[in-house]
Amino acid sequence: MHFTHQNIDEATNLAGNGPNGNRATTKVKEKKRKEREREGERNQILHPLPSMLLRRISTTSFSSLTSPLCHQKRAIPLPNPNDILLLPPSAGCSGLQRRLTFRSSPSCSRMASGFQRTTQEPTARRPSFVPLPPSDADKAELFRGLEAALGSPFSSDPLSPPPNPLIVVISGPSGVGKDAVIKRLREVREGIHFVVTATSRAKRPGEVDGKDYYFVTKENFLSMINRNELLEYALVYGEYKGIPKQQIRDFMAKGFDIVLRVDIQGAATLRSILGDSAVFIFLVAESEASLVKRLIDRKTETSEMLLVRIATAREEVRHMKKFDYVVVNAEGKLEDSVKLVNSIIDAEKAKVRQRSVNI
Ligand SMILES: Nc1ncnc2c1ncn2[C@@H]1O[C@H](COP(=O)(O)OP(=O)(O)OP(=O)(O)O)[C@@H](O)[C@H]1O
Repeated sequence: MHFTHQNIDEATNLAGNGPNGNRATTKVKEKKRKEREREGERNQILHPLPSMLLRRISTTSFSSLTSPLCHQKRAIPLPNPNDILLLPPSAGCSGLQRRLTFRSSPSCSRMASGFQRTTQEPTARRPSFVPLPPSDADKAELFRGLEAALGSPFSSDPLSPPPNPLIVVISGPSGVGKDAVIKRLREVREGIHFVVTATSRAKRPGEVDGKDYYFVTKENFLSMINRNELLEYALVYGEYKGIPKQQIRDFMAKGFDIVLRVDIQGAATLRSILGDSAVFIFLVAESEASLVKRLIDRKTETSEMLLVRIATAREEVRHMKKFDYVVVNAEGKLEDSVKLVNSIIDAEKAKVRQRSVNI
């Protein structure tokens, strides 16, 4: 028996008057409830809620051009990409949801009409169709067609923000090749500023004041400390060495990456000041024997000085694990070491979560 609202009511009345009145009433109510449920399901299929419609359009707006429009079980015919219908910005929704809807198939027109109900688009401002150029069209034409379809021009602005300027701390035992690596790095890489360290030690042959170091007297160095002008300083083998703060600030403000060259003690102090905001690279020789030969070949230290440096180097190698990277500067392989340092800086610049320094 097919129930209508009228005969349900009649049956309900009859049952209420008959001998099995209560049971009959329950049966009729149950049928009525099921009928309402079925009715509800049909409405759900035919008239998706506006919020569901919006979600489907937004989650499938791009893939819809090549794949089925909706992820729902009830198959909706694939719309022709040329049938993209553009709604004007005044339509009242946001972004793609406002602009993309489809015509042609019954399901698509249902979606479109659902959209119109949602946005109450006035008839006078009915949208016009903008056909997409075919994919083998002229590049410029296709570009403009895609812009028109999406409703906004394609921006040439960078999609990722520019990387932050870095502070790169290069450290390692005496004689390992810190100066040699940095000198070559400055030749092969642009946009880096090597901080000229202030030192109280005497100039070595070939060194230039203001280029290799700022050579200052011990008295001048002590007054720099008093004026809090140094990021870090230390007394190394009886001589002061320190990093002028202002120089770092000035060059970072211009977008330069900063390279600092410090001994192991200096690196430990900088780590406590800068934490993870800077990159710490430990330069090491391939072996202790190789390091000793390199120091002897340099001919800049007396035997006693060599002894102290080599004994210190033994201790310093243990600090390697506190660094972010280790670069082996092997005998005759200076170029490889420089390449690796260069790659480390490149990788740091490509990080999603950039280091950010504040000094
Ligand atoms: N890969 C390498 N192969 C051979 N010799 C090298 C290499 N790297 C550096 N040297 C040489 O080793 C010596 C020490 O290098 P450098 O002066 O750069 O060391 P450093 O770490 O800056 O030392 P210090 O901390 O004592 O100033 C120099 O004579 C340098 O030319």
